[in-house]
Amino acid sequence: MAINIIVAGPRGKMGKEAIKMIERVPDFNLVAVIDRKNDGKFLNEITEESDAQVPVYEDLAECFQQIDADVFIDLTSPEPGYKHTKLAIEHRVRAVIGTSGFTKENIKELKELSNEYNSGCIIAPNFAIGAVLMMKFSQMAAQYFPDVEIIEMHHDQKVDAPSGTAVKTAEMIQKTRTTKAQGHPDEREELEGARGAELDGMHIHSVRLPGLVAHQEVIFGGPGQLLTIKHDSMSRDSFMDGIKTSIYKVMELDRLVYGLENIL
Ligand SMILES: NC(=O)C1=CN([C@@H]2O[C@H](COP(=O)(O)OP(=O)(O)OC[C@H]3O[C@@H](n4cnc5c(N)ncnc54)[C@H](OP(=O)(O)O)[C@@H]3O)[C@@H](O)[C@H]2O)C=CC1
Ligand SMILES: O=C(O)C1=N[C@H](C(=O)O)C[C@H](O)C1
Repeated sequence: MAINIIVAGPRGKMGKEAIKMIERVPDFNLVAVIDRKNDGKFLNEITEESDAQVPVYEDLAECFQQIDADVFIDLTSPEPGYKHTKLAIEHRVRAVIGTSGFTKENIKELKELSNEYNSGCIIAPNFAIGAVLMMKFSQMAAQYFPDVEIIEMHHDQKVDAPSGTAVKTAEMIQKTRTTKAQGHPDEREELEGARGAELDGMHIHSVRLPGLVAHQEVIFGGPGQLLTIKHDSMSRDSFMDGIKTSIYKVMELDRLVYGLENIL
């Protein structure tokens, strides 16, 4: 089964890894890449990681007109990622989206669009199986521990905060946790932002430092005890099996799925 694939973000940290993975899998065939700076060139001219003579397009709509693709993968940043996802759905090219920073409204709109076009799409805030388990375990723990704070830690080149994983974790926890306002009722911030972001009373803290890759701790507190559920991505290899699985899985889908946990 040959699957023709387009990747957006081929010079990025994730894009480079994804292209190496695609080149290793016999079923996968990279047919074009989308890059905002190198329209008209070939992949081997814009990155040393690949010697493939694959065409580079700036405009995804133009690329869809000229290239026959089964799957589109986006690993860029929130704004282009959202536009690309819409375009892929409208062109009925199945989409695997790793780009984070989409809002709840973005996801809702894309879900509606994919229903309208019967076009398969997987949006996964985190493709690492360990991270998916961290989220599932946190969802289980929240039934018993409604007091929870999330600390996510990433490299300092990340543009969105909190991370897509942290938001997804909080959303999954919301499904089992009894809503409560945490901390002291009279709590106040002496420095703005000291208590982090808030989702349904849960606090999310974002750390950005060179040396980090992608890490998250979910800390639950109860009388006399703490439970910490932690995941570390030490390298971007950790995401590749999830992208590979999603490429195969999206070929069977005609709707949008948000979260890798829903296809494993
Ligand atoms: N779901 C998951 O498991 C994971 C998701 N991510 C997410 O993936 C995304 C990419 O991460 P990462 O590789 O670390 O980021 P990088 O900044 O390293 O790469 C992003 C790339 O996208 C390119 N880009 C920006 N705008 C466009 C555009 N309009 N068209 C084409 N390319 C564009 C950038 O180009 P330029 O150099 O010109 O800026 C850059 O090369 C992020 O949203 C991140 O959060 C990351 C890891 C895992
Ligand atoms: O930007 C990153 O690096 C990552 N982004 C994703 C997110 O926002 O959760 C996934 C992973 O944490 C790495």
